Amino acid sequence: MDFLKGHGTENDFVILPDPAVDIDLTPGLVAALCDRRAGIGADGVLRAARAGDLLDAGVLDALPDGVRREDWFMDYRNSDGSIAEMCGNGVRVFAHFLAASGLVAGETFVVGSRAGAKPVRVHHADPEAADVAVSMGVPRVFGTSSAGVDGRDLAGIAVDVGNPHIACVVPGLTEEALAALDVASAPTFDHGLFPHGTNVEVLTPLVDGAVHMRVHERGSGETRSCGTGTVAAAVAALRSVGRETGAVDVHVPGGVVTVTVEADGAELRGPSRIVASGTARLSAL
Ligand SMILES: N[C@@H](CCC[C@H](N)C(=O)O)C(=O)O
Repeated sequence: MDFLKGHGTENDFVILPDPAVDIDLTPGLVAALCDRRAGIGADGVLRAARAGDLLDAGVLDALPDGVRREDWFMDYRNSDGSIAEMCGNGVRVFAHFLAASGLVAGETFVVGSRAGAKPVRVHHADPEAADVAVSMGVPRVFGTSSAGVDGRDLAGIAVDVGNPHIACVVPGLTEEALAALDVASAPTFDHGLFPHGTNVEVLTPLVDGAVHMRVHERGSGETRSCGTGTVAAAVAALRSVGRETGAVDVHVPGGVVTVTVEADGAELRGPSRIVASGTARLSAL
């Protein structure tokens, strides 16, 4: 099985080009591919096929909002094999893959996701590196809540970015104190508000248009970046200073992305790298 390996600010993915939808992408296969010792290693898998072909193969029940049959569709899976509605860094890396492989023409096109059509602009792409912006839609704040992280109860806002998040701005938290927190252990959260689980972001207060963030992702554990999480974090950071819109540089352990929140939607922009391609030996996984 052919694969590529890429990352967006070190949120890393196995990319599986599967235009004929031949791969039986079971949770077990996804987990085996993502295993960092016995597999290729990644936070998630991005299967690439056209939306119409995934529909015909029964992978999708229906075409999500705005997605056309001919659109390339990011069939995203977390490293534990679970399916998530959306992955912001995944879309950036997926768009890089499409552009670098010549599967799309032009710098603007749509990537299909379970959370709907995501317009992208590829500002630059060569086979190894790209700079990609994704229109993420309007983040929906649906409550206030708290998350238990490293023995602390952190207040946050619940944000739907296609997938669920609780983004916690911690007053007085320094970059150093954030780095020392245990974000790897599974955080606690309100299962009533988040019946399907949630991603949890912890961030420093907004200073000079920037925050520092760490994340524990549903289905993947702590990762070095989460694109949808950075959007939720930017919304929380702006709200914490009484604003609804603005641009925020979100520093994550794997780099920095820029999130611009406007009344009509948020944009996520940042780098992508494709670092390898090869053949996975399924019988050895
Ligand atoms: N890393 C992603 C988010 C992936 C999905 C998430 N773990 C979930 O289950 O919702 C991103 O860049 O947004």
